[in-house]
Amino acid sequence: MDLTPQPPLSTAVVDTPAALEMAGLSLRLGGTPILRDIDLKLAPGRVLALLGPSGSGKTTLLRLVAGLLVPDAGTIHLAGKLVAAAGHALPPEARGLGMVFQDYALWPHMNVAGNVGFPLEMRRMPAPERAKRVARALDRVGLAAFAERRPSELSGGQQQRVAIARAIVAEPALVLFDEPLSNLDRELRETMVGEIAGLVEELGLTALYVTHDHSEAFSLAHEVAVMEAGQIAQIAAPEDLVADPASVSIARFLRLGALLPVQRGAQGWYLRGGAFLAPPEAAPEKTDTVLLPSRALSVTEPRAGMLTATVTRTLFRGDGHWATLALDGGHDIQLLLPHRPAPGAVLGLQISHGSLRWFPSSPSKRTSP
Ligand SMILES: Nc1ncnc2c1ncn2[C@@H]1O[C@H](COP(=O)(O)OP(=O)(O)OP(=O)(O)O)[C@@H](O)[C@H]1O
Repeated sequence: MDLTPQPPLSTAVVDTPAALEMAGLSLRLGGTPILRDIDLKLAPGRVLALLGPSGSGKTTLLRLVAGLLVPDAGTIHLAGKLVAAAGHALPPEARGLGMVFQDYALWPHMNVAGNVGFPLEMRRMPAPERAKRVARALDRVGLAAFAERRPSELSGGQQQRVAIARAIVAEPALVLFDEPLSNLDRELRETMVGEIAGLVEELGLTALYVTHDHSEAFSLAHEVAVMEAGQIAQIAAPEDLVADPASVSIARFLRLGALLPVQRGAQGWYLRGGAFLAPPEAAPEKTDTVLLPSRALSVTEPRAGMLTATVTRTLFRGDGHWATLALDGGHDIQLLLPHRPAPGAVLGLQISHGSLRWFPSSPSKRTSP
């Protein structure tokens, strides 16, 4: 593919003041469709996470926004300015974006001020103005006292703040984060998510944040776009995604609970070959799968006609006992319990019907009762 910078496109202003807007964006690479018909809008001051399994197209979409790839169809506007259309694209340096990469990508031989000032040096900004801007950016991320240090003399969290200072030093309208935490161990990642979330909020950044980790996306973003096979499967606020996943595959990817086959019977809806779940009006006729989130279940003494489960395994996790339970009909679910249940014990499960989510057989979109 030809990635050489194209001549600038028109600077037509569109009606909406979105920081980023994509419409009908599609891309093929090596003859294979990679992204299909992406529509997306991001308002100033908001953070949107692109979340999806490996290979779903998140990084490719980010590269289109950055100007490193050129779309085959569709458009990208940044702050109302057309920056890419079929076969044409403004080069990255003309887009006014900030970027934070995996592993921070700091230059070890430069001190902190040199790293942060580098994008301004590339723009040939005179040294006195550059020094002023670098000082301001370092001050904003709380590293004013560290300007002379080398990256190797900083903690992981401080290095990340240097990377963010570098991304914001030119005061971009949009900052792109490309899986900045994916190579860190779990504990450090959890600390860093909090750091980034705090900084993004304090600095009032508008950001597009790529990750395959749903807890990272939920902690950082106002909205999450779930990507599946080159398309956006659902865009919603984190709370709404968890409460109302649009499909079985999204519920599975987000690990929202047990997905179990159901069938209609005499009194309403039953687990296939098993217990009663809900009255007939709980779900439409063509439903064949239910999402049973753990928040929908409470453990009680087993009674006749109730959903019951047998404890097969427990693991102590510090905050409780993570129990694997075999439901009637042979399906497994996992629940966090405050007390350790005896292996083989039979528990009654009370269901809060309002927390169940129902899905039709095909297509796999969620149905409303
Ligand atoms: N230059 C290329 N030529 C052909 N196919 C490519 C090229 N770059 C990426 N792909 C394919 O495009 C698809 C999307 O890749 P992309 O890196 O955007 O996914 P991702 O969601 O970011 O995955 P990950 O989380 O693993 O980084 C993958 O199937 C990948 O193999």
